[in-house]
Amino acid sequence: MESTTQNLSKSYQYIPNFVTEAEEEYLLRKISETPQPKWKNVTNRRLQIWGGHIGPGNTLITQPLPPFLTSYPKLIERIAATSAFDESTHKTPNHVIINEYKPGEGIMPHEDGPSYYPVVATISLGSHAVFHYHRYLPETESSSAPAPDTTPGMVASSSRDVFTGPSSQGGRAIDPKPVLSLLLEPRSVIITSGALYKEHLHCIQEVKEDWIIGAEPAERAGATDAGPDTATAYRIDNWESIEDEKMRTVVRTGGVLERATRVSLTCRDVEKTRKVGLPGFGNR
Ligand SMILES: O=C(O)CCC(=O)C(=O)O
Ligand SMILES: [Fe+2]
Repeated sequence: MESTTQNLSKSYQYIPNFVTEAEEEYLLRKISETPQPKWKNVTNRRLQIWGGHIGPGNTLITQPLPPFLTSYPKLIERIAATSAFDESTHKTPNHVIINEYKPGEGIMPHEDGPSYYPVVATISLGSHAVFHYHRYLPETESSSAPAPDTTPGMVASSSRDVFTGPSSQGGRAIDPKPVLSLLLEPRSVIITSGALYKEHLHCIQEVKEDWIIGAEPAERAGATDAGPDTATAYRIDNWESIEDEKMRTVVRTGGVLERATRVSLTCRDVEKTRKVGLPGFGNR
């Protein structure tokens, strides 16, 4: 079934200022102080995984989340209080991936995969990003569309590939035009679920600046999709929810947002869990 931008708007909740400036500063410090071996370098970003590792059978071998996620600030509790995880197995996120992106870094289109209850809460710190959501092309359209590997960065990847780099194997063709583009302000959370989680891919483009087309109708008349050089400009679908004054002006009237280093906290509930040392027990 065709998803429209309008019905996809039910599949996300964008909350600006979910984290205070003092909390943001503290979190960025704690994350940067994390010992080197905890960091993993992957294609175009580095990451830390908290809550345990997902092993065979999509089962999480659980480890406690660190105090900077549970005690100060009480981020996990705050996310659970949004009700987004009310129907999930543990009613709260139990797994957090922290990604760090320098300007020009991003993440290729992917799905988050079957290990998780289909809700994800992503907190942004330090810089904005633009999240684009893409649909798969139906077989009939994809046969006449360019092959995925002729469209840079537009190859479907499985959840496993997210952590090991792009793969062209088993790729389905993706519509290069996003169905939804959301601006994520620093300190905001974006919670996605439903069709957006289950039927679409998401990505962050590998650019140093995001070109934005003004969302207000007067600004859109005569707007073109192409920015200078190879950059492409996008209209931001959550433009009415942007709080920062400068970003608010840009999303309303058009302009450029320069990326800085962004740290994201991707919080999810891994449905199957197991404690170390108790094989076959504690499947909750
Ligand atoms: O860093 C982000 O905001 C997105 C990360 C992501 O999509 C993932 O870890 O699956
Ligand atoms: Fe993801």
